[in-house]
Amino acid sequence: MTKTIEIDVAVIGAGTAGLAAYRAARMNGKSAVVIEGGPYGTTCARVGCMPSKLLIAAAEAAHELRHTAAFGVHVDGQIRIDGREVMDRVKRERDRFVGFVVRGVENIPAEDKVVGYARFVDNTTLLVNEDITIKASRVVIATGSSPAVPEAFHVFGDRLIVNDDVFAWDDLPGSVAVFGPGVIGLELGQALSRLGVKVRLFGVRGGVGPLSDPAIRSYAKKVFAEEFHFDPDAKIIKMGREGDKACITYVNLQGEEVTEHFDYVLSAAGRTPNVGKLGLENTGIELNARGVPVFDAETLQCGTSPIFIAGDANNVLPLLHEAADEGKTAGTNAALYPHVVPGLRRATIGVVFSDPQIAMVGKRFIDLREGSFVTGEVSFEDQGRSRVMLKNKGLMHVYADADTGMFLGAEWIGPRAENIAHTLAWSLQQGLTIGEMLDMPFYHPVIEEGLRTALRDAFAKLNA
Ligand SMILES: Cc1cc2nc3c(=O)[nH]c(=O)nc-3n(C[C@H](O)[C@H](O)[C@H](O)COP(=O)(O)OP(=O)(O)OC[C@H]3O[C@@H](n4cnc5c(N)ncnc54)[C@H](O)[C@@H]3O)c2cc1C
Ligand SMILES: NC(=O)c1ccc[n+]([C@@H]2O[C@H](COP(=O)([O-])OP(=O)(O)OC[C@H]3O[C@@H](n4cnc5c(N)ncnc54)[C@H](O)[C@@H]3O)[C@@H](O)[C@H]2O)c1
Repeated sequence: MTKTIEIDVAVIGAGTAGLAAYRAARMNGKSAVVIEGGPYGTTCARVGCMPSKLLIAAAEAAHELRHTAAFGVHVDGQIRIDGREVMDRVKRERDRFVGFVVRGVENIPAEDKVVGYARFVDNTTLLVNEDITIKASRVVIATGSSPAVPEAFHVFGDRLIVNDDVFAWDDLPGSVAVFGPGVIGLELGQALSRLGVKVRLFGVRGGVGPLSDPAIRSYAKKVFAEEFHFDPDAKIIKMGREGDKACITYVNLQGEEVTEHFDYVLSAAGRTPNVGKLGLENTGIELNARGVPVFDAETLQCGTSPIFIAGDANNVLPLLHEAADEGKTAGTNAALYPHVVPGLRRATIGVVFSDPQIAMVGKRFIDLREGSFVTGEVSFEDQGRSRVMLKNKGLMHVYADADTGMFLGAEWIGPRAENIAHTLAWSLQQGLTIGEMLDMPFYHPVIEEGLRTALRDAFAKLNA
């Protein structure tokens, strides 16, 4: 039997963006439903931000234990990593975080929740699971993204996995080949290696995380390659399956051809927005070359239509806090439609939870026009506090507008980058110049004194 629901706002996807959109629509006095096809709990809590950071925390504990001798502190006896206990904590704590989200969903009235996969019949009509028709005067697309798995990797059969599968493990495997030295590959690859898993990390075209500054990228490549097999420009000769193992022949960093067997191959080669099966061809909205709706970055409206798109689905800034902000903007504008307003856009910030951490704030090097900016630099190798703590690996570039002295952005790898990134993002959002940033306090001895060195270098170049 088919059912029809008439509603002001329909939100597709109960992830971070979708839940924020639903709440914003309700707050603005509209009736709304949120449609979810998969499990409740959000990508971030179930298979993203939180379980990955839990795995990294275990890896950091193991790494710290192995590196105490330089301080004269010796761990006598064996360091034993119990893979089952590691995964048990990852999953237990992950389930706790998921539980918070699920409880939030339980508080949404039953009549506002629709279970099933939605697709467009036209701009304002959705069909869910072929048996529920939703007539909504406005729609928010908040369908998230999924791992993009290159076709060639399917030769590995059931040895091929994505991030979701890692967080379902009961025990750590013996070996994993990771394809993709982006954010996910770096975080998970390094963590698994530190937990005693044999890891080989292969990339294409030399990319390292999100870095676009060639000097920082090559420093980062050197640092990671010192720790485990890390080749962002790998030469893979053969990929296949032998028995229950994946088999890969590649050229190692010494130029030798080697063949190795792996328990798993983790594809971390990027993510694709979940828009392909939405029936967008039935709407009047314009799509870009990748099939993603063309939308206004400030209002999240698709053209002049009553359709809005938020979070990973729009493929611009696939990060948790951006999904939450965008969801709120999209839900608010769906409620206000046709009188849409710009939503909050914060200074851009990105952090990779590798060790050393990688961070990006504001404009990326690749987005800057040659001759229009100066670069301030600091190496963390001789930076006081970093050396004290033996965390003295890192290189930072800060960019400043050559005419106005305004801080534009930064890319770096180094200790406690997650904290420094916030200082820089807040400075950027306040529109500070390099001189104004140098007028701020720097305690002694802290890692931020390294940032001050980079800012002073930029200041000197601005005034040369
Ligand atoms: C391993 C990993 C680590 C990460 N770490 C971080 C981090 O440390 N920090 C950070 O900021 N970000 C991190 N991210 C990114 C972050 O998780 C995402 O940016 C964020 O979760 C996106 O939220 P969303 O609401 O857009 O999508 P989601 O939370 O994925 O929600 C989309 C929902 O839509 C549903 N859906 C899809 N299609 C339909 C349909 N047709 N009908 C009904 N429902 C549908 C899906 O089932 C899903 O529940 C990480 C991501 C991964 C994968
Ligand atoms: N700490 C965080 O905030 C965090 C953590 C994880 C994920 N995320 C989000 O998730 C998004 C997706 O992460 P991701 O790591 O999947 O994507 P990504 O775009 O960061 O990295 C993909 C990498 O795979 C490489 N690649 C592509 N095809 C390949 C192939 N055939 N063989 C080998 N390498 C190949 C690319 O060159 C790139 O280096 C990120 O952009 C980020 O926004 C954020």
